[in-house]
Amino acid sequence: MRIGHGFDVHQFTEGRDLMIGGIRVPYELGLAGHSDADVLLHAISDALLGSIAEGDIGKHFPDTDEEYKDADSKVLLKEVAALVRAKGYEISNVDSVVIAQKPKLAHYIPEMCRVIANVLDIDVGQVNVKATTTEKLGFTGRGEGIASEAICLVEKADNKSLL
Ligand SMILES: Nc1ccn([C@@H]2O[C@H](COP(=O)(O)O)[C@@H](O)[C@H]2O)c(=O)n1
Ligand SMILES: C[C@@]1(CO)OP(=O)(O)OP(=O)(O)OC[C@H]1O
Repeated sequence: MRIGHGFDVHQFTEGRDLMIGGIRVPYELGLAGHSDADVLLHAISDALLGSIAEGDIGKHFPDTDEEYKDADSKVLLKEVAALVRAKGYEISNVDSVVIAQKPKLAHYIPEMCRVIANVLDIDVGQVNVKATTTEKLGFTGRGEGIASEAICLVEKADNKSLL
């Protein structure tokens, strides 16, 4: 069994959809980035890559590559899950938190979990997403951007039956 951790931050910007957890969250601002800037999917991607010692999403999907301009982060996450499986691991569970003063995310979290589980091809019960403010402290608290952290466990596919 191996563990992985991911962390990501994106700054708010005008004129973009706010994509979090693979869904569009209605809000007056979006997040800036080379891709669709889905801060939660990036943190989960980094956690999974960390669990198999494969660096981070910047290594696999460079922000200097036009191929990833406005990329759908669900596609990137799917590629990461395929890499985990190619290395002989199955995803046991993913836990995560989105750190945002606004917008309120609780209503959207069940759909985010469904989308993430679908992209990773695991059961929705293996995915958890949480949200927190920072009580108006720091860059998230001032509404300058959104941060996200994720953690995951993966296990060797051929060990699964022993657990
Ligand atoms: N962007 C957010 C932040 C938080 N929530 C929900 O509110 C609860 C309380 O947040 P605190 O920061 O005061 O602990 C939290 O547990 C989330 O359920 C949210 O929906 N969207
Ligand atoms: C995902 C990538 C790839 O387009 O671009 P961004 O959307 O800027 O996101 P970041 O979290 O900086 O991660 C790495 C990038 O390579």
